[in-house]
Amino acid sequence: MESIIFSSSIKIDLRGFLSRQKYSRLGLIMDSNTFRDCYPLILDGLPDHDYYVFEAGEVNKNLTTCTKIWQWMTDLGLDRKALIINLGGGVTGDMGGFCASTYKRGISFINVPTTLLSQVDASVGGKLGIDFNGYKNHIGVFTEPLAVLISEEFLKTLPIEELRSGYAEVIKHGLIQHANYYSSLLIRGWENQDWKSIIEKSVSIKKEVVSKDPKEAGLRKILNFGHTIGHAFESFYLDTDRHLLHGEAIAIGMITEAYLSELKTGLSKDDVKLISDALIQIYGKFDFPEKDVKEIISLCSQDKKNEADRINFSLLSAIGKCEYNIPVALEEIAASITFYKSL
Ligand SMILES: NC(=O)c1ccc[n+]([C@@H]2O[C@H](COP(=O)([O-])OP(=O)(O)OC[C@H]3O[C@@H](n4cnc5c(N)ncnc54)[C@H](O)[C@@H]3O)[C@@H](O)[C@H]2O)c1
Ligand SMILES: O=C(O)C(=O)C[C@@H](O)[C@H](O)[C@H](O)COP(=O)(O)O
Ligand SMILES: [Zn+2]
Repeated sequence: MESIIFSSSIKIDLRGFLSRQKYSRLGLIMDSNTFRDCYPLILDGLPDHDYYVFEAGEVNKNLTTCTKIWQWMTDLGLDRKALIINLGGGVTGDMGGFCASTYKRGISFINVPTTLLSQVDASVGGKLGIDFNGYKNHIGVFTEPLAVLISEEFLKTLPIEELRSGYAEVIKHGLIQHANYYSSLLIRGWENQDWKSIIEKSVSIKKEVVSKDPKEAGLRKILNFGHTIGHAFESFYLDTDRHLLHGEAIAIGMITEAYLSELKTGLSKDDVKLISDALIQIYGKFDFPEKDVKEIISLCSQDKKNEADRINFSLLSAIGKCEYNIPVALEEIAASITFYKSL
């Protein structure tokens, strides 16, 4: 697996890491916000490098941006010994890593995640890719970065709603694997967390799961709890004025999939209520018209966990325990969305 470095001084640790690497040229990929807020934190003492900046946002995690990144790599004449640094959130890591790992059949890259979401989840485990024709992460590969350097320093400029979005993946880690972690999160309240220990704990949960099943043949599917319906909401509203951040969509996914967990894997009614109350308290209730529901449900048919015409979910049997490959019918998905609307 990739090496993960928890840094208390990103400038020093990144410089130290790079001094131990052999590469022909160094290229940075950033979005417009991380160029403004994060690049200055590492610039001083960074060896000679080129950079590419794309417009921030999930709407740009697509083939058009990849084409521009590949063109930039080509124009620079990057060879196969070049090294890429992805400086940004999950969008930069997923897309920058995908471009690096496909350019000339793959050049090395490291991730320097700058959002809570990418520090606790997206930068670890080698899932890379882009959205395609309205489907989330539809085109991609599994390739691990050379290393991930995680520093809390970046969180100072992160907007609060982005911090809250990342927190949804933290809650997911507790719900699928660690009941005690989940309860400890509830006790402190989301804004009062000790982010350093949260990041370390969540990374250790994700790393442990991924190390047992790097390419999602089975167990890794538990990391997808909340994502079958969550991704459908995220995709459906992507380019609209109702657009949801990834974690906000996953919060909706975790509520609807907690409902399905009662139906399919025996999660208690009390736990469904505990989970949905907690998530609504943090994320509020997302309002959407009934007429959208059919199309949202149909997006689940392209989920990567599906087999033939079976829509497979990862569902909880208890808080801290998750099962995978649970087929769910379209009417049951509809009922889970009705449940969400009734809250
Ligand atoms: N590969 C994986 O395992 C995995 C896991 C979870 C999520 N994801 C993907 O990650 C993406 C979501 O990641 P995200 O929430 O980090 O989104 P993001 O990369 O779009 O970052 C969120 C926003 O914060 C800005 N930003 C980033 N760091 C900042 C900083 N330090 N200061 C100020 N602004 C900053 C960005 O410019 C952007 O506007 C989704 O595409 C999701 O599908 C991938
Ligand atoms: O690492 C994983 O595995 C995950 O499922 C983590 C998710 O939080 C993440 O959003 C991932 O990108 C979803 O993957 P996908 O295969 O459903 O696109
Ligand atoms: Zn996710």
